Amino acid sequence: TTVTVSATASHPIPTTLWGQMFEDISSGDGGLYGELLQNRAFQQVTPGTSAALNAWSAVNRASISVVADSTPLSNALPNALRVQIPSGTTGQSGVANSGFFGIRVNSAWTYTASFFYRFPTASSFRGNAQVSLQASNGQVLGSATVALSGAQTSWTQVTVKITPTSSPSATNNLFVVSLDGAAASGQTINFGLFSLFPPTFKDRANGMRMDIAEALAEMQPSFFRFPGGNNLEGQTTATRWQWNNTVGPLTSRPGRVGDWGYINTDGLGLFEYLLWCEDVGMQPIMAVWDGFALGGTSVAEAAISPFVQQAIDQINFVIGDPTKSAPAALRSSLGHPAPFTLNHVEIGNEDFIGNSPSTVGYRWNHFATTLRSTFPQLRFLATSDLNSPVLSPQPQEWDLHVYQTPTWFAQNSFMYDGMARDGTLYFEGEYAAISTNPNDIFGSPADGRLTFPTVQSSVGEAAFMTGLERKLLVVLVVIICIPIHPGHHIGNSDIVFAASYAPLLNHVSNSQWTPNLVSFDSANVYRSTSFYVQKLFSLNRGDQYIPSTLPSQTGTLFWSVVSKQTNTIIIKVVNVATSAQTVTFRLPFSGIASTGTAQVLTGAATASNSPTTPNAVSPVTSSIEPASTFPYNAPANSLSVLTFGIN
Ligand SMILES: O=S(=O)(O)O[C@H]1C[C@H](O)[C@@H](O)[C@@H]1CO
Repeated sequence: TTVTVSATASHPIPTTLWGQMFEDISSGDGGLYGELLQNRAFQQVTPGTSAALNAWSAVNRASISVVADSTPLSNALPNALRVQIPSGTTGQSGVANSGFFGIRVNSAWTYTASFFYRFPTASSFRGNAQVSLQASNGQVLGSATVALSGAQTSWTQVTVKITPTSSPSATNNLFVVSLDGAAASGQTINFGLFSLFPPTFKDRANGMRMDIAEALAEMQPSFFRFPGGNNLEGQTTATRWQWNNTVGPLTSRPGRVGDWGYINTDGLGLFEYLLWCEDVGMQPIMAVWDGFALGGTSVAEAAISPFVQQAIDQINFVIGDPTKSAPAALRSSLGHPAPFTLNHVEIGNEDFIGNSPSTVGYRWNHFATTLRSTFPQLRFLATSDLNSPVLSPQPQEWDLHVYQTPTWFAQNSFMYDGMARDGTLYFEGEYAAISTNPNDIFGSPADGRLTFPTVQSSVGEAAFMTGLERKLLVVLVVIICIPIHPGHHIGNSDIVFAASYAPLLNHVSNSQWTPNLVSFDSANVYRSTSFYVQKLFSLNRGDQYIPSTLPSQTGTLFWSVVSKQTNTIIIKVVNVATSAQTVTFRLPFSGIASTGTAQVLTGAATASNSPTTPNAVSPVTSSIEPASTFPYNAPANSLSVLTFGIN
């Protein structure tokens, strides 16, 4: 194959092209969000049930149960853990939490532990509670003590620091709050809102788990779509994600039954998401709920305006003027008086599921009409099937999703070339090769579903991604007839302004969906082969697109050429075949450097990075010798990123 490369760039690469899609799908609580205790505040549980005690257990004959406290810690947190220390016990007695399928204990860290307590009946008890991290055999790995008083009948919070004395490799450790059984014999104490935090990314209070945060930041994403995805929607209107329930003190956050089969604490809330975006240098692509819940209910047209108002308030929390808007004033009071960066707001999620198409017409109309007139500087994304039904007002942007086979991705890198050029911009908001079985994409592993990305799935995605980069070319000629929308860099001359693999992240011990870009357990992070594809594209995105001979749509070799600060050329070459192929580039540039680098991701088609083989496949860097006629031998099943200087 010979590829003739143009001497001049055709236009800029959108700066937002590569980023991340996030929702809590075994990825927020117990994952990116730093809290190490599961069911820390007994949110959304039924007192007196065993489910209410999820992740909690009694230590040394204590009697424990979740109660609806007659004096609730707060309106949002009405439940308490009642602990009765039995009479006649010796040794430490109390409660233990097993974390999210384990707790990592690291002696290099200082943990911050806290809880609220009160004595429902005043007592003369005065004594210490021991707050500790323990191995499963009871060995104390780290501990601190805090004085409790039986005179404390109203809620009070105590906080301690714990620096473990060892770092066991085992993670089936416990967080324990206990009292001396003899001294506390017969005492009854109510506890609420426990918390155990390790050090966090950028040392943020209520922040992110460092190793996961660092892995995500390593991809240098330009945007972060949140809070979903399905988890935005709720199974019912009442359980939808509501911004105002996720901000302010943790005692003001009731949590909610999420859409992935477990309770969300909402400790990772709107303010934490926005600070996270700033800390990583991403702009939000923020969703607002649009009147459809996944259980199939739609808000009636006549009842929709309060939900539109809630979306207005959510957006004002992000960008409003604190002197004019209460939500903006709330943002300011939390420590961020300046508005956050926000350009794109998504209205709903997958408004093509079930019966949502039957009501998306009026729902979109009310949300888009009101939000566009309230926030003319923002662009709003539709999430229904493209122009089916036809929406009014016409969407400025669409979020399209595709889950398919590796072969589908390799054969559809021209998907956007066929899109109508009418000024509409596209966000490929969710894409991933998830199954090798075209007849059962969403099936089980026995039917071809991937548990982790494989070299084959990742290279198929890479082929598709060269199309997302390349597609720029076809739109250039029509760019002049597109109304230039104020405040948007339509000069990027791009109809795909953003793309993100989904899902981003999952706990391997509690998956709701596979494969995922990054997996983790309580002590490790696993970077998949698709993570490396995303990272290679994101870190080598260039700033100008350079046209070249188009690949064959159904071939097995794909490429894209970009330049960076005019003096560097980056060629991405994808070979989806199971044998090596040579592609010869005819390079018209002057002053081609005699050496350059190749970063190559390749391996056996079915190879994966996983807990058992965490580093099976990762990019290998070697040198290349570019020239005006430059043959490159692309390995089987590979993505190669070739970089060299020109002048
Ligand atoms: O069941 S699906 O609709 O396929 O779920 C998908 C689509 C949805 O937006 C996202 O939350 C989820 C996994 O990424």
